[in-house]
Amino acid sequence: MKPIFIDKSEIIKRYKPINKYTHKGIQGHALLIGGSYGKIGSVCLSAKAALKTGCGLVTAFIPKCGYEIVQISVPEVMVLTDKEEEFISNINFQILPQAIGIGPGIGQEFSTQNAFQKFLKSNKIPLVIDADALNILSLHKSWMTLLKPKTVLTPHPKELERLIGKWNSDEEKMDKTIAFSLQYDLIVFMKGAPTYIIDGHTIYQNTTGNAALATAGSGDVLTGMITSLLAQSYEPLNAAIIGVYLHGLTADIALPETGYQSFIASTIIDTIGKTYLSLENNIERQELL
Ligand SMILES: NC(=O)C1=CN([C@@H]2O[C@H](COP(=O)(O)OP(=O)(O)OC[C@H]3O[C@@H](n4cnc5c(N)ncnc54)[C@H](OP(=O)(O)O)[C@@H]3O)[C@@H](O)[C@H]2O)[C@@H](O)CC1
Ligand SMILES: Nc1ncnc2c1ncn2[C@@H]1O[C@H](COP(=O)(O)OP(=O)(O)O)[C@@H](O)[C@H]1O
Ligand SMILES: [Mg+2]
Repeated sequence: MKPIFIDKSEIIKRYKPINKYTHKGIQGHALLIGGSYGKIGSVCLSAKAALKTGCGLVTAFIPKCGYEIVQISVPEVMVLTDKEEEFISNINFQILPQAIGIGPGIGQEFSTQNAFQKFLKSNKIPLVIDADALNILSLHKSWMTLLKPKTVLTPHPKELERLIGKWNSDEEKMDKTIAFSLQYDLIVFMKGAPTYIIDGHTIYQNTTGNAALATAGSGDVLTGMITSLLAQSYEPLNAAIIGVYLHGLTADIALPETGYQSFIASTIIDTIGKTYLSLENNIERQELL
């Protein structure tokens, strides 16, 4: 099966420019659930990336120990805390977000596993699952049936292997991921260089990004960006496609200034603005033709 390349033209046909009369209440509310002692930074990155990708409101649900860290490092983000200090034990919120991203830094404590299962049983909100939430799913494969159709999963190669088992070739890796996506009707990433997005039999191959992205937290940022787009009413596949394209493009735009080595996950967040501007310049140029 030939992949569809995620390039400028694929993005332009999916991208919705900002409505002049929008306000934060209709611009989408994203909820990021994650973090544990020593890994609160991952949620700071996801939540800040969600804001910088354009949703109107962002809330982070974290263990108590992260309260001041998130409030001080990203004051625009609202914070809800678990009753536990160091990990999440019960996912309980009274807000109504339009999208949820779960997993960055969440760890695999036994009570976090139970909280995740309880959450999946009741959740009806569009969802992105990443990092340790994927690892928890790998420990309990029967919970996969709790996922709503078109839930977005963003594994890196090791997380993917935990979900679908080992492969002996790139072709087998692709075939197994397609079978997994079809079995549960999920949108499944194969992160890497390049990143693929699998939606059943349809394969999308990203064309942006470079080795500068090989840095801690760059996946946590991607989760925040996709969750933000989902909260802004993009369909899950479109949120995944636009998210991965913009994420990669930040690295292509920033590289001449940072080089590979000094590019960090926060550089992705800092470059989202220029990335949107370059996309909009392309759209304007196309309209003039
Ligand atoms: N600041 C924070 O708070 C941060 C918090 N974080 C949080 O930490 C938690 C653990 O996440 P994690 O991804 O580091 O651990 P884990 O799932 O064991 O995978 C690591 C192993 O996977 C492999 N591997 C990875 N990529 C690969 C590739 N492209 N290509 C090939 N292999 C690849 C590689 O295996 P190896 O090659 O060594 O066998 C590597 O050793 C998670 O919740 C996350 O959100 C992080 O986001 C960092 C910033
Ligand atoms: N060499 C590379 N070229 C292009 N993209 C890369 C490269 N290395 C990593 N990436 C991208 O960086 C991100 C890393 O995600 P992940 O491993 O989940 O990071 P973390 O868990 O530390 O946040 C993925 O989107 C991946 O595609
Ligand atoms: Mg990750």
